Amino acid sequence: MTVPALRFQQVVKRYGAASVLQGVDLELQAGQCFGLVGVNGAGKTSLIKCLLDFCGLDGGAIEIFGRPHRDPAARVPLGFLPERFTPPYYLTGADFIRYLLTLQGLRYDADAVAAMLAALDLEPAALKRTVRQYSKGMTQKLGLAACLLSRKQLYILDEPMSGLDPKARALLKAQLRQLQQAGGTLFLTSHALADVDELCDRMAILHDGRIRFSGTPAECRERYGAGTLEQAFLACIA
Ligand SMILES: Nc1ncnc2c1ncn2[C@@H]1O[C@H](COP(=O)(O)OP(=O)(O)OP(=O)(O)O)[C@@H](O)[C@H]1O
Repeated sequence: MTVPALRFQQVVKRYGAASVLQGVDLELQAGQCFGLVGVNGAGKTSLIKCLLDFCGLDGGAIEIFGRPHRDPAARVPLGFLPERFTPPYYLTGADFIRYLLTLQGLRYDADAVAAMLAALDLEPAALKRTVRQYSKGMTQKLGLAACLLSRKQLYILDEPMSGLDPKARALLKAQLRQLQQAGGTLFLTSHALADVDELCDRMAILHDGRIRFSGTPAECRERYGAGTLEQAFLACIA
């Protein structure tokens, strides 16, 4: 049997008295695009923070390609785009990308950067401007570009479509499909269920601290007798 890219086993997370994750089980196979959905405050970002060891677990275990998530080496194959992405405002776009690539021991390849910016519809002139002059969508595109240029095996993307215009969303989806076709694995959260339906091989619905559904988007629609994933989601959390 191949080792899953990610395995969450009975993950429990509490903030004080509030129990946010109450025994989450999930598995993601290498090469899949997996979408995690849930209402605001369901605990999606908390699960990602646990995975990245930004916060401790109150129970359960997480493995990344078969290794315990707390082992720093286990996280080397991960690329991460946070939900509220805020690069230092005084850096130029190029400085920011260079900084992130340097941290990962990669060199700044101007051609690869230009190609990635074009793929995400971020104007090349943005590289010379400081981040304080960026719009919200431009900032998101910069974060996505820096993340996707890191050439990782597994990308953890917390609401990657956030703030993107329709053209950029379509371009990003094409980019993510390309990454997957090249053997990459994707774990993303999204409130845009049509995007999840279109993009993801598998998905899970997190509600009241537990996984209420896990399977393919088609299975989700079928399980709840719904025409759209949105209707299925509403039926699932009712
Ligand atoms: N550091 C923290 N301290 C206390 N409570 C927290 C903390 N971080 C998150 N929470 C709480 O945990 C719950 C889950 O939050 P989380 O950000 O994981 O949800 P989410 O599913 O990502 O939400 P959204 O879709 O709005 O981004 C919320 O009730 C939130 O208030």
